[in-house]
Amino acid sequence: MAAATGGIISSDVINQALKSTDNNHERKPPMGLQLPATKRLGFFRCSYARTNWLSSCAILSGRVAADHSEKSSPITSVEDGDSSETQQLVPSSQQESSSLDLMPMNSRNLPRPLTITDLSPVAMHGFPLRVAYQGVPGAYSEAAAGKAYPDCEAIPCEQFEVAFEAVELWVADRAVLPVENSLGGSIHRNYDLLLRHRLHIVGEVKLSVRHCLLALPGVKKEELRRVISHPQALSQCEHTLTNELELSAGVAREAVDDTAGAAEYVAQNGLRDTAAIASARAAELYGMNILADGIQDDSGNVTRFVMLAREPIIPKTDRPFKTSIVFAHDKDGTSILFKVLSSFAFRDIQLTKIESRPQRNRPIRVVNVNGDDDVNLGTAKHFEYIFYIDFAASMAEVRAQNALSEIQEFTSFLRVLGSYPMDISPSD
Ligand SMILES: O=C(O)C(=O)C[C@]1(C(=O)O)C=C[C@@H](O)C=C1
Repeated sequence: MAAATGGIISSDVINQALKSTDNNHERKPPMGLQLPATKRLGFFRCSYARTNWLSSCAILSGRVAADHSEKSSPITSVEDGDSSETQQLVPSSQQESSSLDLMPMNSRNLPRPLTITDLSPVAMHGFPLRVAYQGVPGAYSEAAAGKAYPDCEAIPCEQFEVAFEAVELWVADRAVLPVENSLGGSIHRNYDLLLRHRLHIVGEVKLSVRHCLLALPGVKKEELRRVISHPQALSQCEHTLTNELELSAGVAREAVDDTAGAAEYVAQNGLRDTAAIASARAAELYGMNILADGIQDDSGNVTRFVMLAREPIIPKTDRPFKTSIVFAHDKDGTSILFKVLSSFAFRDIQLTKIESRPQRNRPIRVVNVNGDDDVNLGTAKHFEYIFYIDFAASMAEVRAQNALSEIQEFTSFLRVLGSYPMDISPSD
């Protein structure tokens, strides 16, 4: 995995990108391919349709073939009316007879049909897959990105939301984001963002998280007055910090954006009274000393991350798949959850996760306590929820399709967030 060279992506960068019309940060189009200025495959332009892009690839392979066979025929540049930068790669000898032919109709020179590997960003552009994660180098999310996509270019982002936007705006090809931890529970922010954005879950990866207590070289545990880290990391180590390391009286806990960022902050500011909870890699990167290793409250501390992409993957049945859905209902139906769960249970579909979040657009419903007609007994405020469910089946399976069409009947909103291969590797 390669670390990104461009620095951390902040929301300012994303906003700037949305406003910007210049293409300074633009990823170069495939070798030799010239696109009109209005259609460049840029970091910050997502309007360039895939079909246009594919035909550009065909033109590119046409150019290669034509270059080989028509050495003596100069390639003529033809404007397409859109922009003078466009090059229609038509040998001049052909233009009169058949201006639609991109190259001589000789089977030896026919362009090779595009294969699925051509469509993979890794193989096609010769660039590694760009994977956005929240945090700075040394964060566990960076390690998860490397586990999910071993040869990727990991792109650090300031917040979770920025990682979502990086994919939506083509700054990155994928995002890898934590959704739950075996000790700390769900990372609610990412559940909310999954709903707000239109990305698809295309995979999951489970990572063993081994926390270290880091301090500046030479600092002793007794000198510490503060421990800083990501809130999840603090909660995963609280028992050990208090009971085994005896860091409670007079030692404050402070939450920061990510674990490695905490280590970087202590190092950069030379804070001798502050320790960070972060990875051993963060200690190495920021020149910190490991005061205690493996300080998570349980050795089996595993965080589950999801991989997100602009396009869904095609669900299959050749290996264990998981599907993630989110749903809501607009009637005061207390039995809704029971009905949804039965749709899965009757089909022997195992649920692997259930989560509820407040319905932000309508968080409260006022109801009459004794039925619709009787207002005399007063009213009560019920909280409204959205439910997230992960189940162990692929959307390619009929039983999963039937379960969802049944669920659709008694919910007001249902969305499949993704159907993707289950991570069945031992978490490392
Ligand atoms: O701060 C990091 O290093 C992260 O990658 C974030 C995060 C999280 O959000 O849960 C990821 C894994 C660990 O559970 C602790 C923190």
